[in-house]
Parts: sequence; structure tokens; C-alpha cells
Amino acid sequence: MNRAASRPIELDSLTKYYGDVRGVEDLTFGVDRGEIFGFLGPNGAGKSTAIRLLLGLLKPTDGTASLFGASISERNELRTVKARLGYLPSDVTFYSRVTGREVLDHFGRLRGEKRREELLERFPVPLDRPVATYSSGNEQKLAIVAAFMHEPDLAIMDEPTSGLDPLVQNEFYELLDARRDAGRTSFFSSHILSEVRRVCDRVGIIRNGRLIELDTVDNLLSEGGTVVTVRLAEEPPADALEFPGVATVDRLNGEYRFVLAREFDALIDRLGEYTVLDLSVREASIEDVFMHFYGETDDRDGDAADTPTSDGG
Ligand SMILES: Nc1ncnc2c1ncn2[C@@H]1O[C@H](COP(=O)(O)OP(=O)(O)OP(=O)(O)O)[C@@H](O)[C@H]1O
Repeated sequence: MNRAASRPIELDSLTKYYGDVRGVEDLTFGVDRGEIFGFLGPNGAGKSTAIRLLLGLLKPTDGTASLFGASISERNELRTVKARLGYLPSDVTFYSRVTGREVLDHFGRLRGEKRREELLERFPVPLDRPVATYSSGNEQKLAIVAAFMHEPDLAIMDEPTSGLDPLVQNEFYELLDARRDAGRTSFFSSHILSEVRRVCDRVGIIRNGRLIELDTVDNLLSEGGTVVTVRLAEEPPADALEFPGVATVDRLNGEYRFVLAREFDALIDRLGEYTVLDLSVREASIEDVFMHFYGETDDRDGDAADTPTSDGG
């Protein structure tokens, strides 16, 4: 296989069950060189499972995936691309008695450290204190320096900004922007829609282990389009306000809230049947666009989906 031409990440029907519990099922998609790809989904959707599979830390039940053409199921193949990878786990835990400096020395010897000093200036940590005494934010910053100081071609990250204050988060987004400019690839899971909008080129949304959406952030936002809120004098029948072009319609306190593409004729026709007491139109936010991917429970498990957050929460 021509490794140079291979995509940084390729998933092919990737499936993992923990006994009877579905981790991920039939994930098939790829990530291109230079992309910043966001992997979204509620708690328990399967994001960490997919990331751990990609790193060879879990074995797939079925299907496979490759990193730069190296199969995740072939230990020797995977080893050949490990030097090109940076990994940021969700639960950063370093051996707690060592200092930050010793942690970086260790990873530096293994993989290289040409950007160590520069990254430490941007993500400063108390280098000579034992990691056990670090705040969670400092531990996360140390993990960022360790994951990026060898300038990996592909970074795979599980909720990388959790625990970071807003200024450090921003520094991290700038790091990802610069990686994109240099043709380096970044793949990360997130709950934070504002950061997805800020940095991602493309997103995959996963629910109950399955990929339910794969598109560019720009497309998702432009298709989501507009939010129209109306107050009507009459109560329409339950399904009267659902028609093609409407992504979601919610009823709240006597108001109807539509998220729809920028195509108003059908809505105006329908509203013409009622007395409109109040009407407002605004651009859809990323929360409006994503909420219906999270909010509906149409699956066989009937899991209550969690609410995504627009800030660090
Ligand atoms: N070691 C395990 N043993 C059994 N079930 C597991 C194990 N790890 C994960 N699961 C189950 O697999 C499913 C996917 O979990 P996973 O941790 O991958 O989701 P996630 O999207 O990363 O969630 P979160 O956002 O909460 O981190 C869940 O139903 C979870 O309970």
C-alpha cells in the first residue's frame, strides 16, 4: 500500500461490543490530511471507544480502521506510524510522583521534542513539581505539551479542552489552526459546540454507537439556516406545523419555534391559516442545528440523550 497517499484516518465498518453492550457499530468514514475533524455525541455515544480502537488500545469486534494506511489490527504496522501520532486521552493520568519535567523527558526520548520549549511557553506548567500536586488544568497542559512536542502529523484527542480555562482553550485552538495551515491533521471528540464551530472543518455525530451525521460545519449551519418563532391565536393540530424544510419544531409556552432552511414560502402558506400574534426570525446558532441530533430518542435503547453545551460545561 502506498502509505504516502493514504488518508490519516480511515474507518471501515469499525465495530466494538463489550459483551452485549454496544460501544460503536459499523463506523465508516475517513479524515483527510490537514483537516480538523470534530467527533461529537452525547455521553456514552461511543466516542472514547472509537478513539481507543484507533490507537490500538482496544480490539475491534468487527471491521477495521487504518492510520496512514497502517491497520490498527496489525501491531507491527501500527508501530511504524506511532511516531507520527500524538494522543491526548480523556483521563490524563501520569505517574504522580514524577515531575512534569521528567514526564516530558520520558516522552521526548521516545518520540522527539523539537517544539518542547515553544509549547511550554504557550502552555506553562510548574515543571519541577510532582505531577501529583498539579491542578487538573495544569495536568491537561502538560499532556498537550507531551502530545504535540514531536510535531505529530496526526493528533487524536479525547475531549482535549476539558479543564482548561478560556485563555488556554484559545491558545489550543490556535495550535490546531496552525497545524491545519501546515497540512497536519487533528481529530478530537468534544461536547462543546462553540469550540466545534470555532475550529472544526468537518464533524461526525455519533449516537448509541452509530454515525448519524457526517458533514462540514459550514453545510450543517447553512442547512440549519434560520430560527423562526411565532405566537398564534389558535392552537394548530399536532402535526400541522411539520412539513418539508423544517428541521425541528418545538412548542413552548404557547410559542412555536422552527429551525428551517432559508426557504419561507411553505411556512408562510401554513401560517396563513392562523392568526399570527408575534413573529421573529434569526440566524440559527450551532446549538439550534445540533440539538435535534442529540435530543430525539428514536433508537431501540431509548437512552435519554444528554444535552450538549455551548460553553466549557
Ligand atoms: N470497558 C467497558 N465495558 C463495558 N461497557 C463499556 C466499556 N467502555 C465503554 N462501555 C460502554 O460503551 C458505550 C460507549 O461508551 P464510550 O465511553 O465510548 O462513550 P463516550 O461517547 O466516550 O462517552 P463520554 O462522552 O461520556 O465520554 C457506553 O454504553 C458505555 O457504557
